[in-house]
Amino acid sequence: MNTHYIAGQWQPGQGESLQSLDPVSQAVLWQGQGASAAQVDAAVAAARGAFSQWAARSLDERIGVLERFAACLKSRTDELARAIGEETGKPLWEAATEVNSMVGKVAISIQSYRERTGEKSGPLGDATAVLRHKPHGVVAVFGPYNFPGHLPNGHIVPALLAGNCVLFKPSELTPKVAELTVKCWIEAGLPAGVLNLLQGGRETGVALAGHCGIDGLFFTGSSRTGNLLHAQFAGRPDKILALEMGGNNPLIVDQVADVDAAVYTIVQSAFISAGQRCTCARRLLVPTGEWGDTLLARLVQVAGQIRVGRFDEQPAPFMGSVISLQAAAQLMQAQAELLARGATALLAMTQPQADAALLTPGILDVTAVGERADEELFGPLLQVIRYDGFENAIAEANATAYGLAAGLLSDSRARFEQFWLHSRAGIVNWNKQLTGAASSAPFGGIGASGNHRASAYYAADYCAYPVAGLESESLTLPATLTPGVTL
Ligand SMILES: NC(=O)c1ccc[n+]([C@@H]2O[C@H](COP(=O)([O-])OP(=O)(O)OC[C@H]3O[C@@H](n4cnc5c(N)ncnc54)[C@H](O)[C@@H]3O)[C@@H](O)[C@H]2O)c1
Ligand SMILES: O=CCC[C@H](NC(=O)CCC(=O)O)C(=O)O
Repeated sequence: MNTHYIAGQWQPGQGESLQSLDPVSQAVLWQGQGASAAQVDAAVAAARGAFSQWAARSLDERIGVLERFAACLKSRTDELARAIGEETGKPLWEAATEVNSMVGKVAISIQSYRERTGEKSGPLGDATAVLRHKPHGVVAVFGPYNFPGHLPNGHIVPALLAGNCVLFKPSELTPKVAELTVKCWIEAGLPAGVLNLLQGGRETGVALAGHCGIDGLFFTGSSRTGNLLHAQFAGRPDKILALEMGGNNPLIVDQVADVDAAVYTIVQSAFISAGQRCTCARRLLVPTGEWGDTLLARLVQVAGQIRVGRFDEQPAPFMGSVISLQAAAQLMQAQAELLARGATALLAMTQPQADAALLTPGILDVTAVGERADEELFGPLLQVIRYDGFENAIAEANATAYGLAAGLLSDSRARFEQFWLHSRAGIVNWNKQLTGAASSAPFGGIGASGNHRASAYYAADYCAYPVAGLESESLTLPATLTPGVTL
């Protein structure tokens, strides 16, 4: 199978065998072999060879390719959405929104490139001060499985726009979506070598991240892998590393007037994408007392009725499956461990069929669990912590090494201002779901969630470096010479 795109040619892999499976039916959707170290070398060489010509093209020419790519994605929305649904398990309606985000990324990246890394000039003394930006060169992009189209696209589009060449290594769990995306780039007329696709898992990732021929790596994935990459890049200030990682995101609920609005917002925060978004609420902080009890009773009732099903089922489910049987088993195990350590199941997460990765939403009260682990459980399992007093809720929200998203549901502006002042996260929302961040804003976290290189609207910043210059058409002597110098 020709599964890698290197130097403008499709070719079979020479590394380990790979398969992607429908997480519900277990049908094989894609199979092939990962890229070997020699294929990684070849792809890096192709990208290096293509770089100077691609970077020398005018911005308008590069924009032309990007716009044709967006048009291709749009024309193939149904095919792409189906592939996303099949490989990830997410419902078709949601997969279609992912394709829309991919299309929208092009216009947003162009706007952001112009605003944040375009050209500026103005008089400075008898010269002109000029600010321009240059691409880094050859960059690797590593994608996660949960948004196999949109999130790698969020690195690839601005990287190519800035004039970089790209080595794209998608998640080994979603190779088919990556292949379809690259076919759109080819249809858009991207020159050979500018974008290379290297399928593969950890081995391919390790070979690419450690390759001396790359100038940078843009990563979206788990904090575990991101930390490994950060250690690998230590002592290499010459290489740019952008890390978009996970979160253990808190959502505080204050005593609000509209309980159903709160419940709906919690459901959208915790259970969309079967809890497989980096921005999902993992910890729900609820006041002790009768009002909190009422909110939780309603939440359990609503979450218990959420439709869960195969990506193409009709009527459409709200939640599809998690990515794999292995992920489902790990989540079930995590729930069992929390229960064994003193958690109470308000709504037990279940796996109705052992041979399908469909899980129903789970809500555990973990208030009684001592020394709660600060970890991201990437699935539909929400942990409730009861609090006394708003200051304690804020302290509990901040009791994490992560810092991606944090939210407050409250009718009080004063409380939101207090929360905003003390919260430690890259996204801080008030009365809005934690998920569904806009591409027109910067997107990134602090602490274990990222390395201060926000993506989305700020991706332009890590795709190019600034070059400041003083320029003058003629070389002239200054009116006054420095003391001690005679001519
Ligand atoms: N902050 C964000 O923007 C954001 C967005 C989406 C997902 N995420 C996070 O991503 C995670 C889910 O994605 P995932 O499970 O695919 O992540 P992952 O870390 O397992 O994999 C991400 C990529 O890294 C590669 N990889 C894995 N181990 C590697 C190694 N040792 N060396 C080099 N490459 C390696 C994988 O093959 C994949 O391409 C969650 O933690 C989620 O929170 C973060
Ligand atoms: O899974 C992680 C985040 C998904 C999504 N965030 C974005 O799409 C950010 C915007 C962008 O990258 O363009 C979310 O918040 O739901």
